[in-house]
Amino acid sequence: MRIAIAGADGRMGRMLTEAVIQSPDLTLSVALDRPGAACLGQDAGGGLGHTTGVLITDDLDALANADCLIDFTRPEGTLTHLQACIKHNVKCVIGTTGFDTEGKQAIQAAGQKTAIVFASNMSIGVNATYKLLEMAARLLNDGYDAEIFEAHHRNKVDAPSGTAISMGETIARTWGKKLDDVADWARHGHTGPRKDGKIGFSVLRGGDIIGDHTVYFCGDGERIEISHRSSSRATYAQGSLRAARYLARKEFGLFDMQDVLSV
Ligand SMILES: NC(=O)C1=CN([C@@H]2O[C@H](COP(=O)(O)OP(=O)(O)OC[C@H]3O[C@@H](n4cnc5c(N)ncnc54)[C@H](OP(=O)(O)O)[C@@H]3O)[C@@H](O)[C@H]2O)C=CC1
Ligand SMILES: O=C(O)C1=N[C@H](C(=O)O)C[C@H](O)C1
Repeated sequence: MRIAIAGADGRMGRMLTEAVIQSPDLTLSVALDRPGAACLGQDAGGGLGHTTGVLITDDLDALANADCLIDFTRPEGTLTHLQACIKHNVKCVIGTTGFDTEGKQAIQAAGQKTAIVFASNMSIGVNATYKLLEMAARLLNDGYDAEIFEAHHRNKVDAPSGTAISMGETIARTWGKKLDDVADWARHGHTGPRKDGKIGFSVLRGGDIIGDHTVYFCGDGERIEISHRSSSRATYAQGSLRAARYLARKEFGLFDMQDVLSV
């Protein structure tokens, strides 16, 4: 399978490049980055000590040489890349987070023209955690306050993380609610007492934290904590490759990692 990587010089782009190089069933055929980026024209494996012969480009028509694009960039970049995927009949794994409602609708629509896996977290552990949260939310649906805390590195630009939002959606869905109707996105000043049924979010940004998420269910006299901590971005890269292989069997449709992992 010929793999294209967008944001090739980013934190995830480099991790994905290394993972593709180490995968005998996959070939790196295209490496994209932002127009004007300093890395354009450099070998995609250069920063990793490899020579791949694939030069980083901003020419989206290079996608004609790929079967599947793996995109970890920014929402505006991903949405532009997605149109190029449709033009060249290329499948797409989207790991980018921070989309607004319109962006999510554009991805939904694109799923009718190509096959897409879109997930805010590609790691198996986080996707297993969603299942634990479903069970906890079913059991702790009365008298327990759900709070979601996430911590990430100083360079992350969106908040709360896509994973924290997905965790909130999982709990809200289990409670028969829409997250937007029950989310308390931030608190400051005289907030008054906590309202029943709300899902609160809090965010830390600092240092090189790869990604920590804890969901608290706080009751009277006890609290339950469900935590996931990432210690390597390799888990996101391996999950993304698994998603790309899953798409090899699909023509159209919008899927997530729960589909890929059949959980
Ligand atoms: N789903 C998952 O499992 C995971 C998701 N993520 C998400 O992936 C995204 C990228 O994360 P990370 O690798 O840490 O970020 P980085 O900033 O390290 O990398 C992003 C790359 O995309 C490039 N880029 C930025 N804007 C555009 C654009 N408009 N068009 C094309 N390329 C662009 C950047 O170029 P430049 O630096 O020149 O701006 C950079 O090379 C984030 O949304 C993050 O939340 C991250 C990890 C796991
Ligand atoms: O930006 C990151 O680093 C991460 N982003 C994703 C998110 O927003 O949930 C996934 C992971 O937490 C790392």
